[in-house]
Amino acid sequence: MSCRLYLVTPPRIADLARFAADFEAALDAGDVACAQLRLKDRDGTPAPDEEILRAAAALLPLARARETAFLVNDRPDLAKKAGADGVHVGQQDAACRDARALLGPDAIIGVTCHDSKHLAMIAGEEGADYVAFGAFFPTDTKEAPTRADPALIEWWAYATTLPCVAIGGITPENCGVLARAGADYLAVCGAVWNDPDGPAAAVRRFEAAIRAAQEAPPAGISG
Ligand SMILES: Cc1ncc(COP(=O)(O)OP(=O)(O)O)c(N)n1
Ligand SMILES: Cc1ncsc1CCOP(=O)(O)O
Ligand SMILES: [Mg+2]
Repeated sequence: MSCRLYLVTPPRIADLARFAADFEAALDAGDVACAQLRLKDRDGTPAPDEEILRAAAALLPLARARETAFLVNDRPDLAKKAGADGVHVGQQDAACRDARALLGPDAIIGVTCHDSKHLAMIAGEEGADYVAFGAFFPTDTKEAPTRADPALIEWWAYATTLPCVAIGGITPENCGVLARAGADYLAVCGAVWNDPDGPAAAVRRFEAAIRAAQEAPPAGISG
């Protein structure tokens, strides 16, 4: 059982050079499996394509140098243009099959499945590399349409072999239940970029919390 971090960028990046330094610090602070470029306001308004491509050009090499996969949110076409490792698509975005057709067999494609086993099964059948469930906790980053229960992760991890990502309001304080439930990845945004001690400190706290959760004896066993 191992649970790894998946960083989602802040909704907007005002100063790319400054953010690149924060991004590097976060990646260097621990085991970050994946980074997703997601430039999108809480209400869903996306940044212009040029801004996304400019950010990808600055951040992708930093991720590559650390063997962190770099995905673009929503847009297989921009993922291809940017030379990213893949794309994350939601239920209102491009279909997984179309993203696969555009990006090829080696691309990483993740699909939002909200709180639905059914959507996750379909994503698996369509060739997704991971499914994402959420939101698990209240979040300011997105007007998330569904709340998911950690029991869904537990069921998914027991019943299938397809990796799953948990997302939504995850912090070092509340992530233990998701790591214990069997989430393969914890996708985190606000708790890293808004940490008053900086993103590197946040990543270190997440790592410690994940380790502690995974080392804890299963519920019901004491002594
Ligand atoms: C890892 C991960 N999980 C879920 C989402 C949400 O995708 P979506 O439902 O398409 O919403 P937007 O992020 O596009 O607003 C995600 N981006 N990443
Ligand atoms: C993109 C997304 N999809 C569901 S919740 C969410 C926001 C994740 O950000 P945070 O970790 O700040 O809650
Ligand atoms: Mg989307």
